[in-house]
Amino acid sequence: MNTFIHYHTLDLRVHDSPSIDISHSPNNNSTHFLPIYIFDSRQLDLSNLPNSTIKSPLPISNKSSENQVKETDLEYEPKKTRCSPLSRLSGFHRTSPYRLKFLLEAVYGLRESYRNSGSDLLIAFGKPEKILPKLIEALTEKQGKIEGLYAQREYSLEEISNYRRVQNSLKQKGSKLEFTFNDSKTLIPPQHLPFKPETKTPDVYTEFRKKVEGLGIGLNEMLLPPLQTAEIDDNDHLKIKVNDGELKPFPNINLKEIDLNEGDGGFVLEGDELDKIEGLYMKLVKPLIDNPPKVGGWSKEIQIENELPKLNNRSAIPFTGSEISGLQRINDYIGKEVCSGWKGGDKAKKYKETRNGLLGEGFSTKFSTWLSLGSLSPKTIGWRVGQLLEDQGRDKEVYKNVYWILFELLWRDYFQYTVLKTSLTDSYNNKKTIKNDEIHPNSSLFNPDGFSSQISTYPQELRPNPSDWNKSNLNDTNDPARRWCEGKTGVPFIDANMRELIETGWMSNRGRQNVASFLTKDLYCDWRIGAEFFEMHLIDYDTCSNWGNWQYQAGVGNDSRSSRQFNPIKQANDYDENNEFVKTWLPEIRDIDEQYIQTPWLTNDKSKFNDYPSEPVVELPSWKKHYPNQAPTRNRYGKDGKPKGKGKAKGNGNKGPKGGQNTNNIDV
Ligand SMILES: Cc1cc2nc3c(=O)[nH]c(=O)nc-3n(C[C@H](O)[C@H](O)[C@H](O)COP(=O)(O)OP(=O)(O)OC[C@H]3O[C@@H](n4cnc5c(N)ncnc54)[C@H](O)[C@@H]3O)c2cc1C
Repeated sequence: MNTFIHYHTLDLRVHDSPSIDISHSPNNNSTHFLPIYIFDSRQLDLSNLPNSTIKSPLPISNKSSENQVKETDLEYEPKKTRCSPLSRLSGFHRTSPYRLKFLLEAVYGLRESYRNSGSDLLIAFGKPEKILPKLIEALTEKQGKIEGLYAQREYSLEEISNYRRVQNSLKQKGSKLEFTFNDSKTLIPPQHLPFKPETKTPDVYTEFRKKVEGLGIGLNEMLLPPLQTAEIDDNDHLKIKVNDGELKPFPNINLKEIDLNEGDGGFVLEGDELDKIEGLYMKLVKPLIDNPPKVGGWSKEIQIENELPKLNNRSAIPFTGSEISGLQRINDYIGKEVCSGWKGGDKAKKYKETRNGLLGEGFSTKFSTWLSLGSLSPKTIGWRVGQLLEDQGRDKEVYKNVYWILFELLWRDYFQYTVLKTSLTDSYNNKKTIKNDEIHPNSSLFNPDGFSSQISTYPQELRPNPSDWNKSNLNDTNDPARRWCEGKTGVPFIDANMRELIETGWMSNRGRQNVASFLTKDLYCDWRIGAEFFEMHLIDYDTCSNWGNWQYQAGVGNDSRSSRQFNPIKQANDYDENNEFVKTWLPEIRDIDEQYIQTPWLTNDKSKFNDYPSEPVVELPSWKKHYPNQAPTRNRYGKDGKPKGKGKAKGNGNKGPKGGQNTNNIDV
């Protein structure tokens, strides 16, 4: 037996799979293919699973107090390391019940694809550095060989550290086996970039984009075809496709004979109850339900029943997590070639015009939800976009709209490569090292002053000073940051977005920009509270995109020109012209006088406020010119966010509660 192991991390798919491709190429000597996924106890509370000896990081648990975290247990001490199911600064859960559901759907979907193809997915729980070496040891014991240990290359520290821990542990056990990484995380793989991303990723996105787009003669050079390793069959099942037609068999291993449970090491999925997604979900969600976050709570739809939680019927993401659902979304949004021509794609053809929308599933692609877990590969999306563009010939309008999807996917690549460039540097000591077994606490991705601290060209006077920020006390129900989290700032456009996040695990890009600006520039709070809150809830949470975008909005990213301050009243006027979005998510103020829905504190009649705050947590002078009955400002901006006329938005000298963060904030 010669086993090819693929360790699935954030690549929960079988289509466009380099490992399936390589392991089934004619010169590969493997006889068996073993795909494995590990639920990591650093990310999820696994204490409620049968067989688990893992301690709960949560203060109250359904398990006995012996099984709870002790102060001395550094690994779970949330303040010192990100390697915990609780966040470092605010102690938020790192995963919400919705995110958990989406993850489980992706993992079980992956297993189904393997099973449809005559194989299986090994699902284990615990610490990868304990589980993988044990497994490898067991596989080699009876003169078996390991052809290779494969995984997707990641760019964020926690993921890199995970691989390093496994590698170290293998070394300690005397194994010479090393990871082979594939570069399928990004649309443009690192080797195809015209610069070394680890040192030369430009500090400004536009420069990055221009360099990437200048790769060659347009799309053909930029968009490479995905690997044809799976296809959807006539019964809507995803099946693996390999050269000679047969997927190499799953190795014959008796998991019961392998003691994965070394210390609090790990264990595998056993028993009918856990074999079903609902069974595992109930076990994993219980600690979350028993310990709802003190700030904001969980969606009202989340209850423990013997089924997965229903999605809110107002949700912009009526989707399930899983590769097949992602692939179907591509078919729906971008369309595909069929014998009679191109089928579908109407949404993509309007993408640039609609992408700033707030309600419904069609205004933007929603691909981020599947991209975050690797259930869709960016290459697959890019390739399909290229095909649609080719099909549409020279139609300029279509080109402008459809091409913009690539423009946005390049933003995603940009954040991955920026993190690669900056995060491996200890921003305080400027050493290009991180310890092998933990996240470097000084990684600038998680530091208050962010990437800006590492960029020599970032003007000193624009650098934020974290010591000036307002201190937050999230235990105080009146604390501005807490009111922000809970959607109770009294500014409806902000609150509606935050309620949508809690209720569905989703928020539009327009919403994310606005609420981030509000927390950091209007309330002048530490941006990391927002980043951690998003991490807890967003079902499309991606370390690089989330923390990178938060830095960008907070003005601590690497681009000193990014210090824009969104004016929530103006934004509401521009993007929620009919107040539909606010009325959807804030039913309590639905009945107040229509003209005051975005500025309820201005109405004299407070009788229809229900529990909604009668005064906003902050009111900035720059908002006033956008109040009702002021000179008309509605729709001065087009749906693409650009001014309709020639004039640009002018700086308004907003100072914010503490005198303003940057001197050049622009009001948008
Ligand atoms: C404060 C803040 C936090 C964010 N956190 C995340 C996050 O955790 N995960 C995440 O995927 N995106 C994040 N974004 C980026 C962006 O909001 C989402 O990618 C986008 O809203 C996802 O919706 P969509 O797939 O319909 O996007 P579309 O508009 O359809 O865009 C297509 C794809 O391009 C990529 N993309 C678009 N905008 C961005 C961007 N600004 N940065 C990086 N990639 C982008 C996404 O992969 C997206 O799926 C964040 C943005 C902000 C302002």
